[in-house]
Amino acid sequence: MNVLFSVKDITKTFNLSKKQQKILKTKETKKVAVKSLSFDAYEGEIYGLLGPNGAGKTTTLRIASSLIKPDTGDVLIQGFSVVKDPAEVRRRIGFLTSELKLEDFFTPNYLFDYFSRLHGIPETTIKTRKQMLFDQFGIHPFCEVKVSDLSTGMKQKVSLAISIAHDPDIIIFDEPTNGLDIITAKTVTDFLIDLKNQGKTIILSTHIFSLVEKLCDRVGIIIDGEMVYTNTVSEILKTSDLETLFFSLYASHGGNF
Ligand SMILES: Nc1ncnc2c1ncn2[C@@H]1O[C@H](COP(=O)(O)OP(=O)(O)OP(=O)(O)O)[C@@H](O)[C@H]1O
Repeated sequence: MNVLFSVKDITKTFNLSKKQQKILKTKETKKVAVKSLSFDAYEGEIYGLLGPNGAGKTTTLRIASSLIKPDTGDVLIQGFSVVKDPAEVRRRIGFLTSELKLEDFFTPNYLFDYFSRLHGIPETTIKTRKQMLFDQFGIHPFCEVKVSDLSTGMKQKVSLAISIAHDPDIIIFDEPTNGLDIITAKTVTDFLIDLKNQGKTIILSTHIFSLVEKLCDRVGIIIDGEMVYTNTVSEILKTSDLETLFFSLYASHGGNF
């Protein structure tokens, strides 16, 4: 199997501000968000990163997307290093987070064209790709409506379309269905299946067990910044369910209930 996405022993420590220390109720001045974390995703699979809040999923995916640098370690995307070659990495990935903020003042039409041009996509390709993606997500009736006037679900669909405007081989989704109503969440999960059927490699983070069981080929479980378990979902489901497995791992790693 061809490894397209390889996380190699990454560690990331954040300095905590006084405000963060207060929120986290700690006197520590540093937080190790990710500790010597490694995993591989194979071509054409959906790999799920499962973990509770604060486990380090977002930090891992932000490093893999070249948004922040690891203290040590590296992530190789189709062989390109996020540390040494972030521009090559950005060409090859699409990154979507539920926290992505689209500028309120602009329209889906404008934003799609703008980000596509940043990727250097030819104008004719932008037009056909936009037609296809806006069709798929029902964006056409809203394509000239300002982002500020769109529903949360429509904003997420527009973000999704923009994140894959350049037709990347590898797509990284951080909590893709977070905060979405059940109908939009289904549109997004159906689309993930569609992308997999097109041969795309997908890495997604979530804390929703059913999403992993339904969508993912393999799963890695992260607790307190460490990868504590990884396996195929079909192997796990032969003897247990994901929720039971997760809570037994959580308990054995000192998790608080
Ligand atoms: N910029 C930052 N400064 C300080 N601490 C941070 C920063 N970003 C993340 N952290 C801390 O690192 C840890 C891991 O955070 P991260 O967002 O990666 O977790 P997560 O698994 O994605 O959780 P969630 O589902 O809540 O987003 C948390 O304790 C978080 O408070």
